[in-house]
Amino acid sequence: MDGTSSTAPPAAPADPGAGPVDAVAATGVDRAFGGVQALRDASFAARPGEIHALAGENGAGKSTMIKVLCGLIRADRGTVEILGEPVGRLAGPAARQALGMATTFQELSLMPDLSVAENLLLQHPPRGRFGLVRRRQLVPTAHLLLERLGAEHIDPAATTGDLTVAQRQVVELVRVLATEPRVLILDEPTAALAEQQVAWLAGHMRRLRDAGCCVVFTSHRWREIEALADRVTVFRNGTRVDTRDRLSEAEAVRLMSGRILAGSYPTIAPVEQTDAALRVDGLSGPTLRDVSFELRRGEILGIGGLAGQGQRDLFLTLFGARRARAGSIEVAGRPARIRRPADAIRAGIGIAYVPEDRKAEGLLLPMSVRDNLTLATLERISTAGFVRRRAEREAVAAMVAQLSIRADRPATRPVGTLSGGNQQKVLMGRWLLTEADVLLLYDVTRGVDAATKHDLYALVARLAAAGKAVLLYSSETEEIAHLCHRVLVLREGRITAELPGPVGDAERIVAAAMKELVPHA
Ligand SMILES: Nc1ncnc2c1ncn2[C@@H]1O[C@H](COP(=O)(O)OP(=O)(O)OP(=O)(O)O)[C@@H](O)[C@H]1O
Repeated sequence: MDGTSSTAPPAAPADPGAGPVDAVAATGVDRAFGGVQALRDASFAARPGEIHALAGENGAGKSTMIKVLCGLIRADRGTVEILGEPVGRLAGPAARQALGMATTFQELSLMPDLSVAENLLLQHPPRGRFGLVRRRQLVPTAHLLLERLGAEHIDPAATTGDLTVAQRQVVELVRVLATEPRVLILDEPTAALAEQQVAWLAGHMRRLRDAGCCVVFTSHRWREIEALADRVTVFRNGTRVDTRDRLSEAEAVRLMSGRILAGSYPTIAPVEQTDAALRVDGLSGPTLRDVSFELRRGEILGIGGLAGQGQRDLFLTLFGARRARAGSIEVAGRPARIRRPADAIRAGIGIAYVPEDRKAEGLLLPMSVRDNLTLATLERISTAGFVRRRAEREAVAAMVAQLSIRADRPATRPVGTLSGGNQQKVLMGRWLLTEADVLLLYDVTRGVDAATKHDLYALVARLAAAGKAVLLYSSETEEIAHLCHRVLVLREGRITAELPGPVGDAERIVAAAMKELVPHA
């Protein structure tokens, strides 16, 4: 869509179908989960030598289509062909992998207790004579692999569970890229990545495409689709709406949701209140160095910078999930001792943290949407230890409506059966229900569709206008540039610049992040 579409083979029909040129083709696929019809007469086709984006709202059926294509789940009806082979002959994922198909899913598949090297080489470990695995070769072999694919900054000896979500995603990607696939399918590969890592992945996707590989990916970031995709297929309500080689964002949103959005970002009301909701003085920790700032009521303060400069630690420390080595925190003018999350949530302090990793840090997947939403507010909706069901029902219904969470029967529906973006919204809803005064929003629009992002931006602006203090980090720097009254740039754990907002142009934040260290005023 950036003019590179000429590299995709021309002359094929625009509609999916069983054309011989297709590398993957699904036709007339139905798939239900219990009472939920995830796919309905859905078709999708992509060719060798093209990058094909699969776009759609949260819950539109993209992941389900990908799982059908790669053999992880079976279609109730319909046909699938991979590289010209009818899928009947390629029962499970292994047979498709043998043909050269590689897939990453939204759920990371790495084993957290194993090292990066073990995860990378699990399937094909280096072997010596007699076929014995050469354990001592694991780390050097993995290092070479990481280096070859431009990810040498990741330590192959590290325990995978100790890596950040972004680093784990890079390892997951290295694992599939290393197979030099003929069909590469990536379900939201960039949701966890920062800008530099996205550029790294884009390079690999283009390289594979140019070598004739069929690359399919999903994303909720239109900029990426525009820059990378030769064609886009839009899904809505479990079925294909259209396939195009050119599509504007506004048109895409209309096709995906039936909505016409007026501008992407809301206007931010000026900060009128002067009292500090949060004052941080000299905070230091393993990755933080002498961080001091004030966050006022009604203010949205952005934390910008390149990936991994201490942003996550700052949020976790303020929430009590990481210990600070030095420094102090004041909430509403009073010193606050926050040693664990329970201290942060306590009445009188009221700090809520909405994390990026909804699975590891947030949701209890087998529990219902209702119970996940009310987990942090049980006290407020209980009397003498009994949950007041009516109050609970009302609070849940209001939050489901406010965030457009797509979940029928929230009281019984396990949150793990919602689409990824809807899970993220449940997590956001949980903390909004606490009515905390200070909101630590860490990459909250990750994996959320365009129309809902728009709603979340408006919600954040409304919360601030109502006097909440918001600290905001996003792996999409553009969000920080447009949504914040002020932006602090972190570099190597230190605040190195302060930009008045809205900054508008994300490049200015990136430029400030790359500049030499300057003393913070
Ligand atoms: N295992 C499951 N059990 C029950 N329902 C499911 C299951 N997997 C998916 N669904 C439902 O199927 C529908 C389609 O989900 P899917 O994950 O394919 O959407 P998606 O387009 O990938 O969304 P997102 O952008 O949020 O990842 C959703 O309503 C979802 O709740």
